[in-house]
Amino acid sequence: MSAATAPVDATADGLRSDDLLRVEAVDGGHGSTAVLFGVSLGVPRNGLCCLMGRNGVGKSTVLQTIVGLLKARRGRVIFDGQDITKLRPYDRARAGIAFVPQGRDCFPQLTVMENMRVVQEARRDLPRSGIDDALDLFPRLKDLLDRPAGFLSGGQMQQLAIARALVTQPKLLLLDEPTEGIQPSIILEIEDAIAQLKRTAGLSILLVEQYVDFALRLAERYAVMDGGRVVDAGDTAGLEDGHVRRLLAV
Ligand SMILES: Nc1ncnc2c1ncn2[C@@H]1O[C@H](COP(=O)(O)OP(=O)(O)OP(=O)(O)O)[C@@H](O)[C@H]1O
Repeated sequence: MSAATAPVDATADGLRSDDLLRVEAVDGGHGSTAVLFGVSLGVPRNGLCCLMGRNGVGKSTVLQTIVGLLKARRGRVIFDGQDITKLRPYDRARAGIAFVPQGRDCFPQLTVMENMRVVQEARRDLPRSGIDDALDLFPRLKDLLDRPAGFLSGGQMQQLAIARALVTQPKLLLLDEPTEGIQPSIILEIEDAIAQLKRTAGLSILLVEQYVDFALRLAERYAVMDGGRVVDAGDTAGLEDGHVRRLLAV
C-alpha cells in the first residue's frame, strides 16, 4: 500500500472516523514551495474546528488545499465519506464545501444583492430561498442591498462574504480570519451569526483565526500549526486556560 493511501490512525491529531471533513497526513504547498508536512485535522459534523497558528505557518494553505485551489502532494482529503483529494474545485463546491478567503473576495463594483445573485445564477441547482436565508442571518445587509460592495466597511464586507458563501447552502464552511481588521462590535455580530449557523443550519465550520478567545468560544475542536505541521489538536472541552495561548506564544 502506498503512503498516500495508507489508513491514518483515527486517534491521532484529533481526527474521528465520523468527522464530516478529514484531512489525512497532507503534504502540500505553492508551486515548488513545500508548506504543509503531514497535516491531519478533522471537522466534526455540526461542529466547529478552529485552526490557529502564527502568521505564515500554513493555515490558509490548508484551506486552499481542502477546496482544491492547491494540490495535495501526499495524503487525502475525505469529505462526507468521499475521497475528494483529486476533485476539481468546482466539484468540491458542488459537494457542499464553501470557502470565504481572507481577502473576502466580493466583486467591488457589484451591489450587495448582485454579489449574492452571481452565486445563485452560477448554481441553478440551488434552492431560490438561499439569498433570503443568508440575509436573515445578517439583517444589516438588508439595508445595504443596492450599495456596491466596494463601498462597504470591512465588517459589512465580511458579512457579505459569509452570506454569499451561504447562498450555496453548504455542508461545510471554511472561514479564513473573519475578524481580521474588523471593529469589536461587528466581531460580536459575526460571532453570533456563526453560533446561530451551527445551531439552526446544522453547518460544520473550519475557522482559521488568530483571535484566540473568539475562536475557542465557538469551537468544539482545535488544531494549532507551526512550521507547516499540526503541533497540537483535540477537543476544546476541558482545555486548560492558556494552553493554546502558550503554544502560540501570544
Ligand atoms: N502564492 C504563494 N506562493 C509561494 N509561497 C506562498 C504563497 N502564498 C503563501 N506562501 C507561503 O506559504 C507559507 C504559508 O502561508 P499561509 O498564507 O498559508 O500562512 P498562514 O498561516 O495562513 O499565515 P497568515 O496568518 O499570515 O495568513 C508562507 O511562508 C508564505 O510565504
